[in-house]
This record gives sequence, C-alpha cells and structure tokens, in this order.
Amino acid sequence: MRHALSIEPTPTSLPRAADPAAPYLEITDLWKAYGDFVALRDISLSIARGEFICFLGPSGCGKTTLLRAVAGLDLQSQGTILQGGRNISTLPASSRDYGIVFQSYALFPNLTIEQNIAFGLENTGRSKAAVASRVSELLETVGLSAHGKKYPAQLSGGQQQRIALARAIAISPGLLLLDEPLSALDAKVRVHLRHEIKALQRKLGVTTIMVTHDQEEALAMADRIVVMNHGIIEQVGSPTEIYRYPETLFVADFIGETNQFPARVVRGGEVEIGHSAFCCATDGFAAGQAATAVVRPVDIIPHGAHAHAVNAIDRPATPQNLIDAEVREMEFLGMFWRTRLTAPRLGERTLVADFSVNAVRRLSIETGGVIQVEIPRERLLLYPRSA
Ligand SMILES: Nc1ncnc2c1ncn2[C@@H]1O[C@H](COP(=O)(O)OP(=O)(O)OP(=O)(O)O)[C@@H](O)[C@H]1O
Repeated sequence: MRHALSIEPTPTSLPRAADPAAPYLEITDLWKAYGDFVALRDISLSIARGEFICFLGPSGCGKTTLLRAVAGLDLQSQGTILQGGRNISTLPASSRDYGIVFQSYALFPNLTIEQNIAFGLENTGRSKAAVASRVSELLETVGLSAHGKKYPAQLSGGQQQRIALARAIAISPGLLLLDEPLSALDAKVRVHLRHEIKALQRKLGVTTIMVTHDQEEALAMADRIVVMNHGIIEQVGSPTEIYRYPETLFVADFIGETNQFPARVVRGGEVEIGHSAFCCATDGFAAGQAATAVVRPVDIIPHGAHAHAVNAIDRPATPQNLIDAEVREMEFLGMFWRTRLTAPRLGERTLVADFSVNAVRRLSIETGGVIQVEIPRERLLLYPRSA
C-alpha cells in the first residue's frame, strides 16, 4: 500500500535547468488524509506552462484539497509537487510562486483599491513610484482605472473579484490559482467575467488552475479539465474530449446531460437496449456482457416520417438505429426544444431528446405526434455495468 499517511519530508531541490518540453507543474502520487478519511488518492498530473486547467467535480470530491496542496496551504500526506523543476512539496506557502483568488474576494476592507493591489508589491524591493506605476497598469488591465481611490465596499462583486485578480497577478507569479472565483457572482456577471479571466490568462500566458463545480464554466474556460470524484481523477482531457469521449459513466453523467439505458452486448458492434438491437462501438466488451448505454439528448437526430425509405433525402447513417417514437412532452427552452419521447423499441423508458427550433418547425414535431429519431452509432456510448 502506498498511502502511508504521514508527511514525507521531501528535500527541496534547486530548480532544474529549464526544459521547455518539461511540464511546468508536476504532481506525482499525491495522497491526502484527514485522520482515517482519504481525501486525495494517488493523484498524478502534469500541467504544461501556460495551460489553463480546471479541477472539476461534485462537492467533496477533493478539488479544493488538491489546490491547497499546490498552494502549500494544506500539506499533502504523501507525494511530490514540482513547479518549474523545483521540488516545492514541503515549502511553506510564503515561499511558493503563485497568486491566488478565492471565492470570497478577500480584499482588505479598510484599504483603498490601489492599496489592496499594492499590498503584495510593497515588500518586493520596488520603489514607491514603481509600485504606483504597476498598480495603475494592473487597474487598467482589469478595466477599473477609475476606481483606484474607492474602498472595496463601494464596488460590485464582479468588480471586487477583478481587483482580487489584479492583486493575484501583481507580482507576475508563475502560477495563478483560482478557487471558485466566480461562484459568488450572479449569472450574468459570471459569464462576462469568465471571458475576461480567460482573455487575461491568454494575454499573460500564466499557468492557471481553477477549481469549479460548474461544468459549463470548465468547458468554456479550460484548455484541459481534470474531472475528480471521491478523491481520484476520473479523466483528464480537453473540453471536447471530456464531453465527446467520457471515459467513465461518472464523467458522462457529470458533464452534460445523458439518457441512460440498461443494455447487453449482443455481439461485436451490436447492443441490445429494451426490445431490440442497436449498432454501436463495443470495444472492450464481451458478447453477453451487461452495460449501461448512454446517449446525450442533444445527439439524437430527428428525421422525417419516412426516413426509412430507400430514396429518402434524410436517410439515417445507421438505419438500424432509427426508431419510431411518440412525442409525449415538449418544453421550449429558448435555444431549443426539450422533448420526452417513448419508443416501443426502447421498452418502458423515456428518451429525452433536444431538437433545434428549426428542426421542430421543418418536421412539424408536436406533442402527441409520431416521429422517427436516430440514435447515431458513434454517439451511443457503453459503460460496464455489474449484472
Ligand atoms: N480539514 C479537514 N478535516 C477533515 N476533512 C476535511 C477537511 N478538509 C476537507 N475535508 C474533507 O475532504 C473532502 C474533500 O474536500 P474538498 O474541500 O477538497 O472538496 P471540494 O471538492 O473542494 O468540495 P466543495 O466544492 O464542496 O468545496 C471532503 O469530504 C471534506 O469533507
């Protein structure tokens, strides 16, 4: 067993000669326990210089614990962390090279905005004039030049968070850590600030880790997402990889929406759902194996009533995956229609499908109507299920 639950004294080494191909942050075999409870279990992760990484997962999965280990705010029980080739595993937070932004803006209420930003700069040996010039540059960077003389309470939540960001990047840290920085803001400000943070990160090229439980935020902002669950990493990948090719049922379910059906592999390339067989990739599954079949509502393709006909214009790519379905409910969600369908071939279960406004109009889809829908072969995913 690797998880000896004590802090391993790891010597702090001098930085290695910079190798541009080497990861900027390298976490290896990291464990964290609180008493008997293991919060992080054998985490290994490499982050490239300049990457924007999101730690994403449900409450309690360990994402904040991992961020705090990187920051030196909570030491890991075991494992190593290298930053820029330097072993920082046991360095105190004050000796590490990062700026951090928390969910609660954590600005000093009795200091002006300028003084808040200047705070971390004043002990860096800069002259007063250099500090003032850097502060005004940072205020301009976050678009709040007119507010330098105000106090935090005189700014909105979104503005305060931009100041917290300016303060975090003031000393040009090697690493920017963002702990749910947008969670306390209302939806509109959150979406706006998302773009600002991403643009700023790109401009500065600073390696960034953001903790979030908001999948949309992670998909919109991250170069790569680290999906966590119960103290382990379930998958690391780009937003499209995570969304399109979830490696586990947990990831499929946590990112985006899913229909899930109990299924059984019939033979290579074919799976039985409800009362009939559908085509899908069955790599790694044996004939007869129980599985959970997953398809996203947005991936279901509506077809005209006669899509089966040999000369039909919108003939499906996989005719075997075309099913007759009755529209039980329709809900207009602004950008699309969410429908609930029943289909004899799927048995008792309801299939949720999202159709564009155009498709609904073009195919005259309405509640009570019978349509044909295709479950595309490449969008039907299988995960192991205990029988
Ligand atoms: N100081 C502590 N003592 C004991 N258990 C802790 C401590 N800090 C965290 N934990 C536990 O470790 C687990 C991971 O906590 P962590 O804060 O990392 O989760 P999280 O993924 O960031 O969740 P959230 O989104 O709710 O903040 C949780 O079960 C939590 O209860």
